Amino acid sequence: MDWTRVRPLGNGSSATVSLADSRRFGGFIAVKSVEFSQSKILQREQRILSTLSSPFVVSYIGEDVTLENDNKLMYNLFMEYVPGGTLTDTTIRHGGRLDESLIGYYTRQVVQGLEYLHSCGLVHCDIKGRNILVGEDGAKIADFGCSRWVNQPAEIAGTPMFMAPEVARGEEQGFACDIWALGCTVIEMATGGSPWSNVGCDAVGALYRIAFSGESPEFPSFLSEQAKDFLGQCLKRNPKQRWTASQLLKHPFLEEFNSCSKQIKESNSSSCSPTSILDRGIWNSLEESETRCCENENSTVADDNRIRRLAMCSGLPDWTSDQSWVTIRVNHNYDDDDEDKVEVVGGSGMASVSYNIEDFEIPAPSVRKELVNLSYSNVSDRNGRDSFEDFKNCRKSSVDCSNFIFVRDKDKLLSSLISRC
Ligand SMILES: Nc1ncnc2c1ncn2[C@@H]1O[C@H](COP(=O)(O)OP(=O)(O)OP(=O)(O)O)[C@@H](O)[C@H]1O
Repeated sequence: MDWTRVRPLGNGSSATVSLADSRRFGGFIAVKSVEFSQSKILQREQRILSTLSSPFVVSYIGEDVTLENDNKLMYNLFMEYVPGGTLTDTTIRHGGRLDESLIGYYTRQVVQGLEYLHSCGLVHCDIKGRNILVGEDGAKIADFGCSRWVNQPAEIAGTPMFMAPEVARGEEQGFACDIWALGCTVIEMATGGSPWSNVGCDAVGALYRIAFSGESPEFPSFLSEQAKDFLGQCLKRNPKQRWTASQLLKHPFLEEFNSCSKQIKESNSSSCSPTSILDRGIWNSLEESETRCCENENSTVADDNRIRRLAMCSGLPDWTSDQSWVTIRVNHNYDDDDEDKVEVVGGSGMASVSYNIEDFEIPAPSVRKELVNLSYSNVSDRNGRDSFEDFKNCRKSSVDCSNFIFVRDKDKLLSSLISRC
């Protein structure tokens, strides 16, 4: 092995990402690793990332397989190391809200990245602050674990709060869904919170609202009219009416920020230290979070920003934190009469188990309806309700929830699943 892990950078739902030192690649790189036996999703990401080349997309470096000290065979994906953390980290560092100039600066780069991806025929499917990395040159799109080639069939995937209505309804996931998610990400940068107000941690409730309410996320009132108009073009419920990435690049909101990008970049890079403890991400322990809050007590941010930051560090439910929740991706196996595979995807490992699927009559005949019979007691939705009951309730509407299952206690669930395998 001609590289060594230096420190963890983050745990996603599918893998662990570490900073590594590599003689072969001449310095620091980021390595995304997972046990080889569970590496199907990461290998798929490698196949996608290795075809891409853009300053607005994290660069692919290579891959290998290693036998580690604990005798585990690991699959590793090498990428360029982007030192500034994620856009969500950056927003937190700025007191939970970015200035409109900085929002415009980062948004322009994400849209340039999306224009490139879409020109390649790729839909990212999971645009959000946590999947945008911030480097010295600005924002880069990362995490292609949910991406799909637009003409190839694929399961619906992504993060519920950032899902476009047509995706939440299970209808389609084309380029326009990335534009909707971009609009949600702009709101995330402006407010430091969920694009949907008043949904708390109830992702299932949010999905119903996104799919069927006819509403779009509320635009932050303090944004300029240009920024609000930009949001309006991203957050049109009808995907056909949403602007494309190329159109958005010509929107006055982004054109204006293009001219002062350099200045913004310079002021930004001086305000965020790459050696900050925050670089380790917001999934660190609460103890560390409290340290972060204390460290910032002398900063000059306004009181309301400090309070916002404290709230995010307080251990109260944080909609952006994946710390204690994992998403289960359901892979339907239509060849088999009654058995499907459930892949449980967690930061510290993965397991899979077979379950029986039940078919229910659903009022809206056009929508595919399958409910998952989950009998584990420790599976629930984010409000603590019994998940199976909740899924049965899907019958009352026409939404297909089978891809969205939320598990409260990852470790319990994983051990329960592993004992079943
Ligand atoms: N190239 C990189 N440079 C620096 N940090 C990185 C890099 N890639 C990933 N990270 C860090 O690791 C975290 C997890 O990475 P990533 O989102 O790719 O993992 P994942 O398992 O696919 O996550 P998800 O839960 O979104 O599916 C990121 O949020 C980021 O903090």
